[in-house]
Amino acid sequence: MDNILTIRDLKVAFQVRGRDAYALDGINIDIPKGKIVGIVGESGCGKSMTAMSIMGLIKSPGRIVGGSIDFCGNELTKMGIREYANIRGKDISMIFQEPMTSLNPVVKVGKQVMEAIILHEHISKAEAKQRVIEIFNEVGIPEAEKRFNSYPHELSGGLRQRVMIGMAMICKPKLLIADEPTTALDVTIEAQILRLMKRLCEESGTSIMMITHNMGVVAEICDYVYVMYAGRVVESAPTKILFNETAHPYTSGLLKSIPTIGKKQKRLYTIKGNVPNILNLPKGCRFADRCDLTQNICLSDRPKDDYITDSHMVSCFLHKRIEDERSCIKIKKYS
Ligand SMILES: Nc1ncnc2c1ncn2[C@@H]1O[C@H](COP(=O)(O)OP(=O)(O)OP(=O)(O)O)[C@@H](O)[C@H]1O
Repeated sequence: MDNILTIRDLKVAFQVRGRDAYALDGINIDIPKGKIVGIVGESGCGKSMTAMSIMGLIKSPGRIVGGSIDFCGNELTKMGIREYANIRGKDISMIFQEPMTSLNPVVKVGKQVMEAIILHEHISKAEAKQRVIEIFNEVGIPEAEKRFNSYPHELSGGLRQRVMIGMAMICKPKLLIADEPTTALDVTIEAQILRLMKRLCEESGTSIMMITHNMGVVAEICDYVYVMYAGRVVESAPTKILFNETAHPYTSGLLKSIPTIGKKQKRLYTIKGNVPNILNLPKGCRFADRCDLTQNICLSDRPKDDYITDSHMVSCFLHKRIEDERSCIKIKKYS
């Protein structure tokens, strides 16, 4: 399958007290053309750092210290500021959790979207305005012409997020990075926005990198999922396989933690403890002290990436042990 984005062995480090602390420690991610790829994990696992690396927006003292990010044949880690400015907002765009932080509160929303398109396409103001009204209609903003002249605070949270999606999609990007785009919205609006994103992706062939801590969102719209933990990808697979043939105890924990749907959302399970600080990572498996299935080897050695199938990767000793036990049983059975 054609990948629009290929990340290999990407490392991002912060210089803290004279030594490098790794926020990303050798991650591999593929985003196929026209597909929605979920990046999941708790707070502090490195999801935003991954997005910022792709956008070329890692802030000092953080820096990319290894690996590659190939975007349609362009190596992003080596790209200059000018080249990046041409790609950002046009071929790769991003939407954030809280649109109020991305929208200018004193500029009409229509004008802000217009400015985004004029920056990348040499078209007249009249043409740009027409395109903005078209995209507002496409993303389901009622009375698009009237809303063109609204200020951000005059719109509901759901409408503001639709404006942001319109702004991100107006140049028909090849890749849309969505960082927790529905977290600030209520459940009904969340479902509408997710459906909208899926439809736009299907219609325009845009790939989406959906960053979320919510496995429910993943189940709803993602084709593939990468589960991140403490700066590493610990499991990746097509969504159905990840849900039905879960191989990593951390993924199981996330799946068990999905809150029940309804007004009184209940969390039936919580993974004990917290994500370790990147300054103080455990020697062995980074999840070992939170895992219910920890073995001695998990405390001393780092698990490697194992491929159960071409598209299902897991980084866990337990899986290896289960596989070995399975092959022993098979050997006994047939000998
Ligand atoms: N300026 C910094 N100095 C040192 N460490 C940092 C800095 N910024 C981020 N980190 C660390 O990098 C790691 C990854 O952070 P990141 O923001 O990518 O996590 P995340 O999974 O996106 O979390 P969230 O869901 O809360 O946004 C965290 O351990 C964080 O503490």
